[in-house]
Amino acid sequence: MINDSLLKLNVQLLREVLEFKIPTDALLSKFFRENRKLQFTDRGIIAETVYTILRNYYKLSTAIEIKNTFTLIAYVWLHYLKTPPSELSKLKSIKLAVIETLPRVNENTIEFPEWIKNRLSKNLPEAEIKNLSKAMEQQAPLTLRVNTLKMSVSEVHKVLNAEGIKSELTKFSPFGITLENKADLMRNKLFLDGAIEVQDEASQLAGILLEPKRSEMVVDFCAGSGGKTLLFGMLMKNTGRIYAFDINERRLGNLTPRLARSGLSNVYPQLIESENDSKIKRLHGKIDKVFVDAPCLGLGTLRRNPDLKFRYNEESLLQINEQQLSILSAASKLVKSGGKIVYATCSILREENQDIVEKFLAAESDFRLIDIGQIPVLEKLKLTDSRFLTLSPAVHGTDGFFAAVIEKIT
Ligand SMILES: C[S@@+](CC[C@H](N)C(=O)[O-])C[C@H]1O[C@@H](n2cnc3c(N)ncnc32)[C@H](O)[C@@H]1O
Repeated sequence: MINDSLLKLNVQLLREVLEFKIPTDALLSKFFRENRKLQFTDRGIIAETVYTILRNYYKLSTAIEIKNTFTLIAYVWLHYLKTPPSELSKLKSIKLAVIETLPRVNENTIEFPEWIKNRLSKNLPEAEIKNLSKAMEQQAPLTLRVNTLKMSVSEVHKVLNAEGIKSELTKFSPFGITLENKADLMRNKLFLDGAIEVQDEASQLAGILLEPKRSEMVVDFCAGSGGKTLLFGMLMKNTGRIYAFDINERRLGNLTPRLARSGLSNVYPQLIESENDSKIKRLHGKIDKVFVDAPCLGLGTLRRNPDLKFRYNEESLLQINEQQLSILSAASKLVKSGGKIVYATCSILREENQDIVEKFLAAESDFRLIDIGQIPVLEKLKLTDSRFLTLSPAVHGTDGFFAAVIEKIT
C-alpha cells in the first residue's frame, strides 16, 4: 500500500540501483531478503517502480531531475503506476501539487545512451532504432520450452489451461509456450517433473540452428546453467554425448538439478579455467557440432535487464570483443571436417555479432559461413539476410539475439 514508509524504502533502493555497481535483479533480491516483512503487493510496487524508471530513464529525464528520487518516484506512481491522486495526497514526504505541475515526458525519446545509439545508427535507419527502443521498453513475456521427451507441447498446453494459466504456443519455436501473465512455476508439477523449462523463444531458435543429431558429439562451449544444453539433449533424444563447458562454477552447478529433472543422461558438464584450458585438447578435431553462446553485453535482453545499458560503455565493448574472438577461435579447434559451429550472442550490436564472425573467417581459411535460409523452422522468420539469424523484440517479439552457422571445410 502506498504510504510514506514505502516511498522511503523505494527511494533507498532506487538510489543504490542508480549507482549501477550491482545488477538490479541481484540488488532487488538482496533488498527483499533484508526487508522480509514487505507484503507481496508492496514488493510488486517497488520492483515495478524501479524497472519503470530504468526503462524510461531518458524520457523521465526530459521532465524531472533523476537525482530527485522522492519526486521521481511520486511522478512514476502518478503517471505510470496510475496511483490515484487522492492516495498520493496523503504522503507527507512529497507535495502532490508540485508533482502534478511537472511537465509530461517526451514520449519520442530514445531509451539508449549516446554511445549505443551511435553504434546502432551505423547500420540501422533512425526509424528502426526508434522501434527497437520502444520494443525494449516493454516487459518481456515468460516463455517455456517443452521437454518433448517427457510430454508433448499440446499436452503441456492443456495442463496449463486446466490449471487456469493462460498461454499460447510460440509463433516460431515448435516447442515453445508463452504465458499471458507471469506465473511462479517453480513448484508446479510440470516444472518439477522436467516437462518444462523457462527459456526465451530466441534462445530456443538459436539452439535449433545447431541441428544436433542422434549419436553426435556436441560441445556447448559457454553452457552457463545449461539452457541450450538441455535443448540439445532433447533434440538428440538423449543419445550421443554433449560436453557442457563453462568457466563459472556456480552457473555450471545450476545445470545439475536441471539435468536431473530433464531425465537426460547424455550430458557431461566440465568446468574449464579458460577457453584455452588444456583439458579440452583431447577433444580437438573430434566434435560434430559446437555451440558458442559467447559472453556479451546482453543488450538484446534490455526488456528483462534494462540496467545493462547503464553498466557498460565503449571500453566494455572492446574488452568483450577480444574475449568473443578468442573463445570462437578456441572453440573452432574442436570441430572435425564437415563439422559445424554456431556462434551466438544475446546482443544487438554488430560489433559483437557479424563483425566477430567476419574477423574469424578472415583469419581462418578452413571455415565458411553457411546460409541458414533453408532450415525449415526458420523460414517463418522472414530473415532479411539469410546468412545470419538476427532476432529482435521489435520484429519477432523475442529477445534480441544473433547467431551464425560456420562449417569446417577441411
Ligand atoms: C550467454 S552466457 C551462456 C548462457 C547459456 N548458454 C544458456 O543457454 O543458458 C555466456 C557464458 O559464457 C561463460 N564464459 C565466459 N567466458 C568463458 C570462457 N572463456 N570459456 C567458456 N565459457 C565462458 C560465462 O560464464 C557464461 O555462463
